[in-house]
Amino acid sequence: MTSVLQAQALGKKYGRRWALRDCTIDIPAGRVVGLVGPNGAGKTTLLKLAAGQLEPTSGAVTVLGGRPGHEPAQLAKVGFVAQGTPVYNTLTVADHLRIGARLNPRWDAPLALERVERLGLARGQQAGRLSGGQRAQLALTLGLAKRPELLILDEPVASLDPLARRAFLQELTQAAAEHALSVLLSSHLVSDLEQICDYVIVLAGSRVQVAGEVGRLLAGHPPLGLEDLVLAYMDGSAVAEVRR
Ligand SMILES: Nc1ncnc2c1ncn2[C@@H]1O[C@H](COP(=O)(O)OP(=O)(O)OP(=O)(O)O)[C@@H](O)[C@H]1O
Repeated sequence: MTSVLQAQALGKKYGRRWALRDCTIDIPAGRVVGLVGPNGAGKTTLLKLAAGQLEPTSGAVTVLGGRPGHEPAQLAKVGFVAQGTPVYNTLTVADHLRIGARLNPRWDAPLALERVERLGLARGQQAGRLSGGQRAQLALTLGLAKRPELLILDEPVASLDPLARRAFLQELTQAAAEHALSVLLSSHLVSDLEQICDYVIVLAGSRVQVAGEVGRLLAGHPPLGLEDLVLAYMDGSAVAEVRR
């Protein structure tokens, strides 16, 4: 089975403090992977390492068989929507789509146009004058229309209203099924992840507590549901209990 992301004893230190330690995971392609963990657990650090925005302090990470962020072919295959779903405030919605088309060889212009129209984002509007949720939708449109093989999203639905959140998660599932897209996303809302993820990674205290297929994890811990299982792994004191 092809791996979309392999990390071997991956670690990242900021100054003298480890933000991520001894992370060894192997994520199969074609999955929608949920990354969960408490504040400061190292989720953003792991996602930035995978996107090539940070260099490891120790160990190694391979994404789609290559070193993250190191050559144009790699960059084209991996989409990254950073935490806070950033956009360029002084550029218009249309400018964002033009830049997306210029920078991305697999750019899906019809998808981008359909999406901004459906969401009511005026093409002439400066991104800085959109609402927080609309800015997020613009950043998500760029991520989807890039048509990457792997889309990495750091808390992508944090500023969306409940309906928009559900609709976006459905779009992700659909894109994963129809376009052979692998997805790695972090969220604090396990209920959201429960809807769409078939693979989950729990980080706590800078270390991977558990990683694996949702179905297999649930089968190994009856009668716990995903939320209770994830919370138990996030709470160090409960880990011994769930592992028993
Ligand atoms: N640029 C930085 N310089 C120094 N320390 C940092 C930096 N970025 C993150 N850290 C520290 O690394 C640890 C992990 O941070 P990270 O942002 O990866 O956590 P997270 O799981 O994404 O948290 P959250 O859920 O709050 O977004 C934290 O202790 C944080 O304070």
